[in-house]
Amino acid sequence: MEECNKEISMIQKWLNQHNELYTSATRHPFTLSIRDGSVDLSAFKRWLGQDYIFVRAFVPFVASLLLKAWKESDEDSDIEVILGGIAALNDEVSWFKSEASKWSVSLSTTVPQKTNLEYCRFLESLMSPEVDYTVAVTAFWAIEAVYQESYAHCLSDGSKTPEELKETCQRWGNDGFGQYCHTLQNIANRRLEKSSEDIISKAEATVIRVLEYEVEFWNMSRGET
Ligand SMILES: Cc1ncc(CN)c(N)n1
Repeated sequence: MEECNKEISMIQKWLNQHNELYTSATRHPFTLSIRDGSVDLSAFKRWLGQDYIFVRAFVPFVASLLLKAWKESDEDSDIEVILGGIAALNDEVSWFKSEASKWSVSLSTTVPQKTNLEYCRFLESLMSPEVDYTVAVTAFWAIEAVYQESYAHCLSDGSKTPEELKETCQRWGNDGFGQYCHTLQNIANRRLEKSSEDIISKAEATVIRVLEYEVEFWNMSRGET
């Protein structure tokens, strides 16, 4: 069997090793409640307001990644993939504004919660020129992949996602976004294959931190922090 001869990629290895944490991020009680239709709409609104703040900080992170790719990447096509990500984020910011108005969430008065501020600060630390492109692009993949997996699950067979939340799930759960995450994973794996032990262990620690932040981010929807 051909599959058996294939070497396991670095990211797949990490996903196996940190499966419990990855599952906590991608099968969180908040997104599972969307999937089974029991979601508390005030939790959804809290998530919406906080995520808008996060996305505004995510844009400069991706812009800094574009700069790293331009300086450090061995593949021209990486720039196009990241640029596509920035274009999608432009759309995402507009979507948040219209979605917030649909749900009567006031974005201008939403106060960022502690977890959100910490996650945004972590993103800012990754923007430093000292952070290697490989580490940053691997973090980018992890951040996008959590949303893709989480929201695709809300649309998969057997889901009872309320009609009014399907558009949100489609935004990250659609096949095109899935393909995009797959491309990011390939870029990260390609870079990791050529990296030193030091970069590989920094990238792994960064992925773990991203997954922990993503779990804490979903936790904010409970409104306890
Ligand atoms: C917290 C978080 N993580 C990831 C994504 C997907 N861009 C997001 N919008 N928000």
